[in-house]
Amino acid sequence: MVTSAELRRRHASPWEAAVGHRFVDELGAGTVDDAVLARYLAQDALFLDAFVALLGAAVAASDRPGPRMVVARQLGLVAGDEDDYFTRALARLGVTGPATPADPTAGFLTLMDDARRSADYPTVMTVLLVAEWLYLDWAERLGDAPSDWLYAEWVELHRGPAFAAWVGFLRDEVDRVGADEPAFARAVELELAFFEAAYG
Ligand SMILES: Cc1ncc(CN)c(N)n1
Repeated sequence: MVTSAELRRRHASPWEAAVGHRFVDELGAGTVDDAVLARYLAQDALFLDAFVALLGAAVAASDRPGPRMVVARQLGLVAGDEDDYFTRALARLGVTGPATPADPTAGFLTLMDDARRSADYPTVMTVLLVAEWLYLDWAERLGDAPSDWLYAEWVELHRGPAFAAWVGFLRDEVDRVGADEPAFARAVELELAFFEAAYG
């Protein structure tokens, strides 16, 4: 069975391109153009909805009570603190209505909806793993977050002991139940395209 560590090695090229993307550097410096940040967050609000549904699928599909509870707790955080961040950030950036999905967003929605409908726990957990692990990776590579809450909160939502433990749990689960490598590869590719699309 292929491990999460091996999958990351096998897909290191798009993974490194994503975590080293210009968007991440600008996030760390607090210098993302407002139009770029607005485009990114409007697309990510669409991502968030499908992501919450995917967390729900993991809750439903888990083969053990302990992991089910861990995912359920995280679902509560995403639907709480993270959703609250989106409400405030989109308002500050003047984003009023829902966006039309750009290609990488549409790709992610398909990947997540297909995984959710499959109700296949290894596939669901593999997609969650990439989405969370890749974000932890870029966030941990940044130094002190900018003082502006718009940047600081987005960075801090994706690092720190609790988020690192969540990603550790996802890795342990994928290593326990087995990964879906095509889903892993597609998710990494989409993460890179998602950052790229923010620049229009
Ligand atoms: C596209 C994307 N990928 C991952 C994450 C982190 N959950 C996110 N907010 N957006």
